[in-house]
Amino acid sequence: MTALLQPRLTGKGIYAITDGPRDDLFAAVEAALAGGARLLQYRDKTTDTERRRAEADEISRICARYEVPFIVNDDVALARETGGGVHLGREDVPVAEARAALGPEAIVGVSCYGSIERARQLRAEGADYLAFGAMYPSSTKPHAPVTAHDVLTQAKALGLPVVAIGGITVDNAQVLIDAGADYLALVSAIFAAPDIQTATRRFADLFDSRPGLIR
Ligand SMILES: Cc1ncc(COP(=O)(O)OP(=O)(O)O)c(N)n1
Ligand SMILES: Cc1nc(C(=O)O)sc1CCOP(=O)(O)O
Repeated sequence: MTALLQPRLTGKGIYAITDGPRDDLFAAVEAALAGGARLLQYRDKTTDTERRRAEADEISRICARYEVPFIVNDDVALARETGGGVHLGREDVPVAEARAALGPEAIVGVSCYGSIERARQLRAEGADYLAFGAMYPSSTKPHAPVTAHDVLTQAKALGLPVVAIGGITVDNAQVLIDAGADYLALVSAIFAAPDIQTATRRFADLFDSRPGLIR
């Protein structure tokens, strides 16, 4: 088990999410972090336990160097082994079970799809952030139903960080920030880009460089 101190969930910005095996996985993660990603999720739906454990362990160390929270998709046991937080969807264990395994300091994030009711319920169960999507049709997850942007605005009232996911590009992202997204969760727009660091930086700049806007 990796005993690394996890940074807290603070601020706004880019939530980079990996998408399965690739030869240059660690370099890709490092590039996203160098480009300014503020959260990193290891998402690998394969069943290769040994490879997943080794990858998650190394990525958790890279994240620690950048002082960026490390999150594992779905797999609470792997999150525990690698000192990470976890992201839970409707097929995964309840928040309370993840919390019991990972402790009070761990980040436990949840998928709310397009449902404010689900968000309210999961907040009551102890979730640390609320993710909504798909905001646009997603090539990474083609069957994810598209949800209205105003769910982001409604979710602000729940008082937890709001994450937008699904089909986000640099051309359609600003409207999501304006609607209330604290984090933009990105897979293909950064990890399929020819220059991951530059692609991530372009998104990060959307949060950092709006002249005259007080946040
Ligand atoms: C930040 C974030 N939001 C949503 C998801 C999707 O989670 P889920 O619905 O559990 O689907 P899979 O990722 O398991 O296919 C996510 N992973 N991260
Ligand atoms: C993993 C995931 N979950 C979604 C949801 O709507 O819950 S959309 C999605 C894929 C996001 O990838 P991209 O940025 O390439 O569209």
